[in-house]
Amino acid sequence: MKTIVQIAAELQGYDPQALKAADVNAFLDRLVEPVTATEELPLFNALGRVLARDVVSPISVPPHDNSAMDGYAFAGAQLTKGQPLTLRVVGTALAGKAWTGTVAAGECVKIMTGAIMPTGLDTVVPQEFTTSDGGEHITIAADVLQLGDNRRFKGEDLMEGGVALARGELLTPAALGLVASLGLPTVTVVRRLRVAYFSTGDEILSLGEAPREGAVYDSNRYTVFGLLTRMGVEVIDLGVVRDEPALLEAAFRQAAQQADAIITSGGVSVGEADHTRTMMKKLGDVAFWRIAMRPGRPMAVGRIAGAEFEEKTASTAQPSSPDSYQNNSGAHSGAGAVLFGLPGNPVAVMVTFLAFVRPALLRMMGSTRTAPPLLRAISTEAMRKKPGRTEYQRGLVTTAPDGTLQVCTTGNQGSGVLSSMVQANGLIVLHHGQGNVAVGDMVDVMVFDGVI
Ligand SMILES: Nc1nc2c(c(=O)[nH]1)N[C@H]1C(S)=C(S)[C@@H](COP(=O)(O)OP(=O)(O)OC[C@H]3O[C@@H](n4cnc5c(N)ncnc54)[C@H](O)[C@@H]3O)O[C@H]1N2
Ligand code: MOO
Repeated sequence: MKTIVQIAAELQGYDPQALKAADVNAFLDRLVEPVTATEELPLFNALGRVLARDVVSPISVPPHDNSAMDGYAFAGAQLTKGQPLTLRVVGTALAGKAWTGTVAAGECVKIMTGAIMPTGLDTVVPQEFTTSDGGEHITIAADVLQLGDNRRFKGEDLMEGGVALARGELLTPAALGLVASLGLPTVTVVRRLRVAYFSTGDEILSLGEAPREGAVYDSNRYTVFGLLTRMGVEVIDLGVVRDEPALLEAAFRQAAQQADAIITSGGVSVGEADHTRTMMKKLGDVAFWRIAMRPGRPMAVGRIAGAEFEEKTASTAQPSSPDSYQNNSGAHSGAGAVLFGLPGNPVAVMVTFLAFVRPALLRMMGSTRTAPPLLRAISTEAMRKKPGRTEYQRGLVTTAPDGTLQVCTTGNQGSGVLSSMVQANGLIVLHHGQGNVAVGDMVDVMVFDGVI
């Protein structure tokens, strides 16, 4: 486990007061480590989990050469260019009931999709390409197929003894199906990551509290809850924590005992009344950054200690606000937790989560696919952009009638404006060195449809 100072020394040109967005990912890659504990789960319970071990195929899939069509199997060498071919039907091969006889030249076997290819035959003509004489013979029209057509090979999906799915792969619906196709009822996955989160600030109201002047309702806990839940992590909601040292200390300690990672929002800038920064410093090894980006400039990152504290279980944890709830299963190792101290502004929370926290949590979850893919789309509007910082604009990606991807922004880009985030399906990423964007320029978009 490396300290903040050690990681900083490894990164060329590391400047906590003017960090580039790309350097944040490089830093977090060094800070976080994959969880090592594993569990074996039945397939129906494993959706969205990360494989802890390679899945080695105990069988070949498909187990035999078989037909991809309902039709007639024959030896394809008999096909002649420009000529129809007439064959005598000598039997039928059904899926699950093979034809075991021999097939001579000039003969074929009626075959169903999935049925084992009779010995010596290599080609299947779909039924609709043939005519029947009403008796034993069928005729294949000229030039409708080639030798080898419509035959599926043994093991063309998976070969016995081969790695069907590598450790670190996410168990998607397709992956569940693949494991099931091998006849395996269970998989070994990395245990679920536990992430605790709370909002800070005296002006933050919990839902259920009466509105008061200067105060705003806590939205960050709800976006963070949603973002985490979509990732399949176990969430530990610690509510809204007022800006008082004793309350902050209790929240951080509880979080570090129970969770692998802690996400806070607010209190990481230079405001006067902020005890949050002080408490992060007191309880952990934490870096405070100003990132050259917009939104999401201030951020705190590090580790909050937990080892010296007694382990607690869920039953002793107290919800700290009227609408908070607990959801965890058993105690954490107590070795402390990675801290992501996000800025308070609601859109800055989402942007820093998507750009930095999500890839880092995926890495902790054991996933080997952590970087969000960027798509290229044509900008339908001009955007002002200063080189020297990364900007994330809320964008709506659509497919133009000619099939190209295009993107426009979704309105007010203020870092507290959630309505434009709701209308967006991605973040337009204007990179560090990039300048103004003209109508028709290509831009990168981090699409989050289906992700959040
Ligand atoms: N002198 C400077 N001032 C500020 C800087 C700076 O670099 N120098 N950075 C600005 C930026 S950028 C941001 S972002 C904010 C971040 O400040 P904090 O992380 O300390 O956050 P707060 O001041 O507590 O809150 C900022 C803003 O967000 C609202 N907020 C906070 N928590 C929630 C919540 N749970 N739900 C909804 N809204 C929330 C809060 O009311 C404030 O409006 O600092 C700038 N200032
Ligand atoms: O982090 Mo701030 O959101 O750039 O306003």
